[in-house]
Amino acid sequence: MALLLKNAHVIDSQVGLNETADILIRDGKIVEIGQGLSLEKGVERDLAGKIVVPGLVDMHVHLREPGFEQKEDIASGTRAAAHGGFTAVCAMPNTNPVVDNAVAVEYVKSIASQAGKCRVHVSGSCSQGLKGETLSEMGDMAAHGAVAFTDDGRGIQAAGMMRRVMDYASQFGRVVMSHCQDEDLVGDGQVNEGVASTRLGLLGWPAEGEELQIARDIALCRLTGCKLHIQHISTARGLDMVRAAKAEGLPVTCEVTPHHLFLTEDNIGDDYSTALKVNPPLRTAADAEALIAGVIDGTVDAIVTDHAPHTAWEKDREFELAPFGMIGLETSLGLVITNLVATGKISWERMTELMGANQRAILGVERVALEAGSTADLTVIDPEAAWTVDAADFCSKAKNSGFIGAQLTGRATDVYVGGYATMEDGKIVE
Ligand SMILES: NC(=O)N[C@@H](CC(=O)O)C(=O)O
Ligand SMILES: [Zn+2]
Ligand SMILES: [Zn+2]
Repeated sequence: MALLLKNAHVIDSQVGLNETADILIRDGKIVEIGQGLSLEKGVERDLAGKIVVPGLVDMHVHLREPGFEQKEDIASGTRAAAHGGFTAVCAMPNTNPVVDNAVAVEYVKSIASQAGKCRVHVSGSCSQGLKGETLSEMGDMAAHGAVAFTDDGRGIQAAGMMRRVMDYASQFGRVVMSHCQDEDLVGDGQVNEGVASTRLGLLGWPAEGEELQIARDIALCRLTGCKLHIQHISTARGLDMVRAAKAEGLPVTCEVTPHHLFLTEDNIGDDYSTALKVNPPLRTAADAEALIAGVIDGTVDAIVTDHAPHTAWEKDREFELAPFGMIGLETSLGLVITNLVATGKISWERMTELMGANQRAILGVERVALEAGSTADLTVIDPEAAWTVDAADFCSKAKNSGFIGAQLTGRATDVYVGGYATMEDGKIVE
């Protein structure tokens, strides 16, 4: 199958591209990028006015299958991913059963290959059942394609256990992705400790509950040499620690979510909206500002959604009883374009790094670039499209977004995975 994308504005910092060009694709690969290309037989599309970038990646997504299909499943979660412009996601292992062995890895891979609308990289847990006690079958999972290890949803409480996790993962060259949360300190914390917890009369989830584990894990990175990735970083001081670790030359990376960048504890109002209950909690405006500064100066490696779908009935409860998490796949790109690119805070090139190239490098998966020979995973963006976030438009089963009603400019219109369209003109291809 041959496909010719004409007159696109191609942007990819990996190969120094930022110009109008045509892209010729054959058998799932980019054959040529250049001016005035033509095609004898095949499909031709005119993308004048659109931007084409290497396919976007979201390395922190909860697809909920197996076990929590009432919230999301691999079919619906990957449709949401394609709808948001992503060509690949990394699935978190906090399913039921937990992905802590090779059979579970193979299960997710096989459902994804049948039902998936994007690539699904699988992460395995660090500990059996996410209990933080016994190592998971990391070697077996790595052999079956697990790209990373994480106990996401929980912090690993014992430093000695975390050390063993990192010693072990490094033998397989895999990154350990850390959800930093000291349970003894955080307890039943609901919202950021300080002004928000006082104003709302809810138990506080202190910044230190996250920062203690960031500090500890950086120390363990120094001790073990294992690649460390800090998940959903949310505080200014936590980010400073990552900045210092990088300056020291340690193999430490980190990610932020759109909700920690563009929402703060001040957004939780008198309605106690449970859509804004996330883990780690929304922090202060100063923290959000520091995270944006980190996105700009390169301390932040990746923007991920931590897409955490929950049913309406689970979220429609008292704040203390509702589960933590918000969805994000279908709003992330629009939020980033509107708040960071259109405002001139970051370039389009930097966006492609934060939402693509850097994430592939952290996960150690195949590079995708706008160059001949690369796999044709591409995201097509209409930078001018003005739209309002409406839950009725979501492909996700869940509606627990903190951005309903937001007015955004810019969204993905078409997505190609291995040269095949998974979304065309904003519609999922069946
Ligand atoms: N982030 C969340 O608030 N929730 C996540 C767990 C996690 O990412 O820690 C979930 O699985 O629902
Ligand atoms: Zn987490
Ligand atoms: Zn998560």
